[in-house]
Amino acid sequence: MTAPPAPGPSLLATPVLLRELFVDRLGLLTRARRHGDVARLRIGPKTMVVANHPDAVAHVLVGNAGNYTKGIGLAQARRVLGDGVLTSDGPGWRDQRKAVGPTFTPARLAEQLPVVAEEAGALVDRLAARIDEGPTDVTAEMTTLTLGVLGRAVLGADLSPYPDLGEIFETVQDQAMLEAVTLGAAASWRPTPGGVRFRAARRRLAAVVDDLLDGRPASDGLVDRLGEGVDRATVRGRITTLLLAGHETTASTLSWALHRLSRHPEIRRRVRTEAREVLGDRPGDVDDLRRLTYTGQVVSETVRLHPPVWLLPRVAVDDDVVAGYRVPAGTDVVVCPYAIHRDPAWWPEPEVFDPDRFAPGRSWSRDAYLPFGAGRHFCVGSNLGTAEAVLVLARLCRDLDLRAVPGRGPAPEPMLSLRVRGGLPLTVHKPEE
Ligand code: HEM
Repeated sequence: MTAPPAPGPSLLATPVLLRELFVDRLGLLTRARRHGDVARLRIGPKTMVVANHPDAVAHVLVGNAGNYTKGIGLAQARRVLGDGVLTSDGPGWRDQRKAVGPTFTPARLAEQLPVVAEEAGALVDRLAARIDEGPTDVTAEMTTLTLGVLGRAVLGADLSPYPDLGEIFETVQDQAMLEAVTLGAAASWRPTPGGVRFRAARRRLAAVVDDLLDGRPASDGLVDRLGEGVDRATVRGRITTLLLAGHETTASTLSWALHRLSRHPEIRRRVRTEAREVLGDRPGDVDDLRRLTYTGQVVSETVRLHPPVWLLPRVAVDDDVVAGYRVPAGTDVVVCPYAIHRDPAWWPEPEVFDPDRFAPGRSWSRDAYLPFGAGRHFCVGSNLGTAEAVLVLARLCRDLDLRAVPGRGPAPEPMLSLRVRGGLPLTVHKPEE
C-alpha cells in the first residue's frame, strides 16, 4: 500500500497562501503545524512539504539526508552569490566543506578569539562616543563588527576599507529572496530600480572580492584551499558565499540579543555581573568563554526565538515517506527552525524570553532545537559564531548600558537570514556601578 499524501489546505487556498508567502512567511510556516507532523502546502503548481515534528526533521536532515539536496532559494542564492559551501551540494560542496574544515577547529578558535576581542573593543569605543546622545542603529554596528571579525580572523583580510559591504550584501540578498518568493517572476535582469540596484551591488561585490584575492590575504591557507584547481569566477563565488554565511548570522544573533536585553534590565544586570566577575578588566579569551555561562544561555535563548537561519530548504531526490506520508521525488521539503522553536509541544511558554531554560542541569528538547541545523550541513562556523556572540555581549554589558527606545518592538524580516526590519535603534548609557 502506498503512503497517503500529507494533509494540508486545499488547492483553493492558493491565493491566500501566495499572499502569506509574500507578506508573512514566518506565520505561514508556523501555522503549518495545525495540519500535523508534516503538512503539504500547495501553492499553484508548487508543492511544499513542511516537516513539523522533530522526528520528521531528523529523517530529512540526518537519517535520510542522502536523499535530499538543498532546496528553495538555492538557485537564486547561487545566482546572486556564487557557488559556495552554503549554496552548493554534491561533490563541489564536499570539496569545499573539506577545504574550510581546518579553519574551524578548536585550536584555530583560540587564535581567532583575540581578533574578536579587539573588534569588540573597537565596537565599545564607537558606541561609547554616543553615550547619552540620541538613538543609534545597532544592527549596522553589528554588521561592521562581524565583517571585521570574519575578514581578519577567517580570511586574513582587512575589510574596513569597504564600509558599504554590509549594504551591498543586503541588496543582493533582497534580490535573491524576491526571486524566490515570486517564483522567478522578479528576475534580476529586469530594468526595474531594484534590478539596477542589484546589478550595481553585484558588480561592487565582485570588485571587493577581487581586491581581496589580489591582496593575497594572510589567511591560514583557507583562500588557497578554496582556490585549488578552480577558476577566478568560482573562487570569487566561494569567498562571497563564505563572507555572507559568516557575518549575517552572527550579526542577526547579536542584534536580536541586544533587543531582548534592552527590554529586560534584570537579564542585562545578570550578564553585567557575570562579565565583571569573569572578565574583570580583561578583553576575554577561550577560558573565560567557558565561564560566561549565563551569557551563553542568553545567546542560546536568542537563537531559539530568533534563529538567523529561519528556514532549511531541501528537495527530495527520490520518492520518500516522511512520518507516514508520501513525498514524491522533486518535492520541496522545508524545515523551519523558527516555527519549531516556538512550538508549545516542545517549549513551555515558547514566546517568553527565558535564558534559564538553558541553565546547567535543566532539561530541554534537544531534537526541537536547530539554530545551527543538523546532519551533514551542520554549520561549520557554529563555535566561532557562538563565541563571538557571547564575548561581544559580555563586553557590551560590562562596559555600557544599551536601552530600548520606547515604542513598538522590532519586527522580524525573514530574508536569507532573519533580519531586524528597519534596524534597531537603542540609546547608549554608562552602566550602573
Ligand atoms: C550564530 C551564528 C550562526 C548561525 C545561527 C548559523 C546557522 C547556520 C545553519 C542553520 C546552517 C545550516 C544550513 C542548512 O542546513 O541548510 C549553517 C550553515 C553554514 N554556516 Fe553557519 N551559522 C552561524 C555562524 C556562522 C559562521 C561564523 C560561519 C563562518 C565563518 C558560518 C558558516 C556556515 C557555512 C559555510 C555553512 C554551510 C555548511 C554546509 O552546507 O555544509 N556560519 N549555518
